[in-house]
Amino acid sequence: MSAMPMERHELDDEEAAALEVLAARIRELCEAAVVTGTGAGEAAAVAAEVEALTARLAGRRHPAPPYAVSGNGVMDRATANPVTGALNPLAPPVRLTTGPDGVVRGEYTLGHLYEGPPTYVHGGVSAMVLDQALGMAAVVNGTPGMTATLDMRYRRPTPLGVPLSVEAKANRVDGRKVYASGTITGRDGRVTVEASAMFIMPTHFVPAGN
Ligand SMILES: CCCCC/C=C\C/C=C\C/C=C\C/C=C\CCCC(=O)SCCNC(=O)CCNC(=O)[C@H](O)C(C)(C)COP(=O)(O)OP(=O)(O)OC[C@H]1O[C@@H](n2cnc3c(N)ncnc32)[C@H](O)[C@@H]1OP(=O)(O)O
Repeated sequence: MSAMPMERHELDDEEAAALEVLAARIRELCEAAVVTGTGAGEAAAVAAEVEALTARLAGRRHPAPPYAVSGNGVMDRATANPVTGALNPLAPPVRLTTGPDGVVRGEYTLGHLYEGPPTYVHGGVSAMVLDQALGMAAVVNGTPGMTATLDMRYRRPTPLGVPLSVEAKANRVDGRKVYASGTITGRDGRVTVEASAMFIMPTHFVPAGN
């Protein structure tokens, strides 16, 4: 049982657009924080300013992140998602689109914040991106579910700082279980990561009669 509240407030397009810009600026701040060459004194001064800005934002707060009012895509309304959420500064974000062929596709570039081995993407970050893409493929297939298994095969290092492609598709449904697979591909067209997953629709989400 989660300790977090379920209910979500809704953002109109104007609020969503402004908060999206805020998240983008905070993302830049995070990137700057890990590569800054500023001295200790300046770092302490900036920390005090950031603390004041946080207090300004937290002065009025909701119990949980919002949903956007508009959005036709699978995840458009879940703006705080850690992979695709435009309002989440921790999200790269990865823009995932779904085609009529049921394939979920996205292009994204990851910077220093996502580093694992020097100059390469952290394996857990690639797993997170693929979990999201495969999960969306399950939704697009009409069979959403919770990730039950996620199997990763890291074929070669995934580079930072260059465009990456992710693709995912649902392959098979067996009762409440849906199987999906996907890849991350580098700029040279070679697959760096393969993943397969099994999602299970929780019993309380199964439509009556199934
Ligand atoms: C994601 C929402 C799901 C709800 C759908 C609703 C709306 C969706 C809308 C939008 C979502 C949009 C996009 C999705 C994007 C991203 C995806 C990210 C998803 C996540 O980030 S999600 C977090 C990580 N995920 C968990 O936090 C799961 C924790 N877990 C559980 O919530 C339960 O564990 C559950 C529900 C998985 C199963 O529970 P259950 O009670 O329904 O299962 P039960 O025991 O009845 O087993 C039935 C049959 O599944 C087999 N089985 C069960 N569990 C297995 C396992 N792990 N591995 C292999 N086989 C397993 C049994 O062996 C049996 O097999 P058999 O029938 O052959 O005997």
